[in-house]
Amino acid sequence: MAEDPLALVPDFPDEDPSTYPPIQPGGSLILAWQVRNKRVVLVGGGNVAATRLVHLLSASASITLIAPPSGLHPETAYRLKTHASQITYIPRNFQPTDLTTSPSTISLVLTAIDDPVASTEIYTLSKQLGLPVNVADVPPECDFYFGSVHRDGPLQVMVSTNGNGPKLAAMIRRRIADSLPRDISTAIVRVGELRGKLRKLAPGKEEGGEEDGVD
Ligand SMILES: C[C@@]1(CC(=O)O)c2cc3[nH]c(cc4nc(cc5[nH]c(cc(n2)[C@H]1CCC(=O)O)[C@@](C)(CC(=O)O)[C@@H]5CCC(=O)O)C(CC(=O)O)=C4CCC(=O)O)c(CCC(=O)O)c3CC(=O)O
Ligand SMILES: NC(=O)C1=CN([C@@H]2O[C@H](COP(=O)(O)OP(=O)(O)OC[C@H]3O[C@@H](n4cnc5c(N)ncnc54)[C@H](O)[C@@H]3O)[C@@H](O)[C@H]2O)C=CC1
Repeated sequence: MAEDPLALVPDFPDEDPSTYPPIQPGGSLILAWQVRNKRVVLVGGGNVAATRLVHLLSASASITLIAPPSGLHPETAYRLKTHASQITYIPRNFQPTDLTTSPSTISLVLTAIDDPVASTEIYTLSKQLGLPVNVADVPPECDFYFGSVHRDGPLQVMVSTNGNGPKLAAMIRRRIADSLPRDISTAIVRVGELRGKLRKLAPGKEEGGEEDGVD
């Protein structure tokens, strides 16, 4: 029989586990997902799609937006025109070939449509193709949730209530934003510039200390 791998894990008698962060299961893995120049398929052109576009354009994604012209929200229509180089517009309802033709080029699928049957079809197809998907309105058909985001230059703060209260998330986000110093983004930009300079001056030596230098 194979040896129990836990038997190989060393003991650390001098360590105090009560100093480690407690685990609260049931949360989300909150990440800063890099979608720059990656293809994101957004189905729907209404109000919710307009909010998704703000996030995707802010993250410099390459977007394919699929929605009939008749259903476009004014903000979505505006973004299509102002960001034509970043958004490929397909002016019709979703078709399975939108995903099946070249799934390996797609990073994410988002739906924001008022048709639950079509939503489920897109969800099922995305899962068959191994693509991460968010179906607005249907938490069980989401590999990831959106959160309420405060953006100020390089700073992004996201609040999630893990499906419990999206409006509450927006309220908490506003409170956090109000509590931040007004010039915080300038400070962050300067720290970024300093780190860049330090990297050039002492390549490979920055770990564990440059913020002390900034202090
Ligand atoms: C699970 C999740 C999945 C996801 O969308 O990724 C989800 C699900 C659902 N939302 C619903 C409704 C509304 N959502 C909003 C607003 C936001 N919703 C957002 C996220 C999320 N919404 C994810 C969980 C995030 C979390 O828990 O923290 C925000 C934070 C981010 C964003 O979407 O960009 C954004 C605020 C951004 C901001 O303002 O800062 C409003 C208010 C409005 O539009 O003004 C309403 C209408 C009023 C109301 O119902 O409260 C319904 C019921 C639909 C119905 O049946 O009517 C469901 C489905 C359900 O709960 O079952
Ligand atoms: N954050 C969230 O999760 C929230 C979700 N919602 C839900 O999200 C959904 C969308 O909301 P809104 O944008 O306000 O709706 P909307 O009615 O303004 O827009 C729906 C859009 O989907 C398009 N559409 C419908 N069927 C389509 C298909 N088969 N292929 C391509 N496009 C199609 C329409 O043409 C339109 O552009 C609704 O179900 C709503 O209840 C609403 C608020 C917040």
